[in-house]
Order: sequence, then structure tokens, then C-alpha cells
Amino acid sequence: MAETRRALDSAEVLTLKHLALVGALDGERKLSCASLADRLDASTQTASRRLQRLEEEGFIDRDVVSDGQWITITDDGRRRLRTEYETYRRIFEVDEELTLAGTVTSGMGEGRHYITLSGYMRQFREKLGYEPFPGTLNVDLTEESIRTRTRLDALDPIVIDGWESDDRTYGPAYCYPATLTVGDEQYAETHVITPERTHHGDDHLELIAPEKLRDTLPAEDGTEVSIRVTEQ
Ligand SMILES: Cc1cc2nc3c(=O)[nH]c(=O)nc-3n(C[C@H](O)[C@H](O)[C@H](O)COP(=O)(O)O)c2cc1C
Ligand SMILES: Nc1ccn([C@@H]2O[C@H](COP(=O)(O)OP(=O)(O)O)[C@@H](O)[C@H]2O)c(=O)n1
Ligand SMILES: [Mg+2]
Repeated sequence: MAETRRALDSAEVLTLKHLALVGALDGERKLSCASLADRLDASTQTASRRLQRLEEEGFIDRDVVSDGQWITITDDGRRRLRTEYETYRRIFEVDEELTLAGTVTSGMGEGRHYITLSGYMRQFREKLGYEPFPGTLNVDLTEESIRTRTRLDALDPIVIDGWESDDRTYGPAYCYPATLTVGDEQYAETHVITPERTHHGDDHLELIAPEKLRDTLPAEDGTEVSIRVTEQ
């Protein structure tokens, strides 16, 4: 589980952006606090404090040497910058559609179990307005769509809360309304569901719907599908 962190303030995000602009996303970059301070139009102490905080929060790695420091932006740092980027994209590209492509695939046969648990089903009824068919239709995303799916982070999902039974806890899941297209067939009442705890990687997308999509569309393993995520 990731630790809970205080969000970076805007000056700290700006510092991270400057580090990326001088190449610290692609590997180690040597910098002095004085040169960073110049770029940020701030004092050396301020630049130093911001670097320290970025390091403490895990957004950069640093190796301090006598005449400066070697800085690398970590994966968490890259993700933080990408979130910033997605927010701007949302501001300037409001009309752009978020469409993902891939092929239908079989998963581990666990989706059915989770969807039918009463702690989730009750919320699906209340928040989505339907009882999903027991399971998730799994889609193997194309390389391009694996990158595009990060744009989901900039949308407001319908949140299915985590809950507890007598013997274990269940994680939350996030739902995004979507239209699924196979050839000429469109199926509108569907949601992309991203469970917080999952055994699948970013290349795998799961969909829920009131009906068995494999029969309705129809679709089988290998069928190419397109998923247009629609704003609520
Ligand atoms: C609503 C929902 C909640 C889930 N909650 C959990 C969870 O708490 N813990 C967990 O290990 N997996 C959870 N999963 C993920 C499943 O274990 C699995 O990774 C995923 O649904 C893929 O299943 P599939 O390959 O059978 O389609 C959840 C899945 C769904 C759909
Ligand atoms: N709305 C849905 C949900 C699942 N399904 C399918 O129903 C079956 C059970 O879902 P599952 O998530 O338990 O299984 P896998 O995705 O692990 O294969 C799978 O074949 C899914 O592809 C469907 O056709 N339509
Ligand atoms: Mg599934």
C-alpha cells in the first residue's frame, strides 16, 4: 500500500517541472542549487528546501556531491507531472474523446465473484442504476491505448466504496460510463471499472454492463473492440 502523503504545493510542482525540463526525467542530471534558484527566480535556500521536500516525498532521487547534486525524477515524480499534464489537457481539450481500443480476452475468472458480492452489488444498483451481469469483460489494450488510459485519471469516476465482511476487507473500484463498439454494433449502457486492488496491469481494461456482452454484441476472445469513455 502506498503511504498517504501531503499533496505538493504549486511551487514544489513547479520545481519538479523545471527538473523535468532540464532532463531529470530521462536520467541523472547534475545541478547546483544556485542554478536551480536562478531558473525558479527564488533564493538558493528556497530552491534547496524544495529539493529536500521533493526527495522526502519520493518524487526525486538525489546524490549530493561537492559541487552540486545529481538528480533523477522517480516514477512517482513522473506520475505527479503526468497528473498535472492531464489536468491541462482537460482544460484545453475538453471536446476530445477518450477512446480506447483492444481485443476481448479471458481473465482469471474472478470478476464474477467480486461483481456478485452484496457489498458491491448494492452500490452498483444505487450508483449505476443497474445490476451488472456477473463478471467483467476483459480487454487487452493496444500499446497506444495503454498510454491513453492514463487520461482516465483526469475524469471524476463514480466511486464504488471499499467495505468489510467478517473476515476481510474489499477495496474500492472506480466506474466510468462508456460506449462499447464492435464493428457496427454499439452498446451504450456499460462502465469501465478499475478496481483499486487488481491482479491485472495497465494493459488490461475491464467492463461491466447489465447484460452479457459476449452474447449481446456478440464478442469472443480476439474480437476487436473500441471503448469511448463518455463524461457523466
Ligand atoms: C468490483 C471489484 C472489486 C474488486 N475488489 C478486489 C479486492 O478487494 N481485492 C482483490 O484482490 N481484487 C479485487 N478485485 C479484482 C479481481 O481480483 C480481479 O483482478 C479482476 O476483477 C479481474 O478479474 P478477471 O480476470 O476474472 O476478469 C475486484 C474486482 C472488481 C470488479
Ligand atoms: N458484462 C459482461 C461481463 C462479463 N462477461 C463475460 O462473462 C464471463 C465471466 O466474467 P469474469 O470476469 O468472471 O471472467 P474473466 O474475465 O476472468 O474471463 C467472461 O467470459 C466475461 O468475458 C460478459 O460477456 N459481459
Ligand atoms: Mg473479467
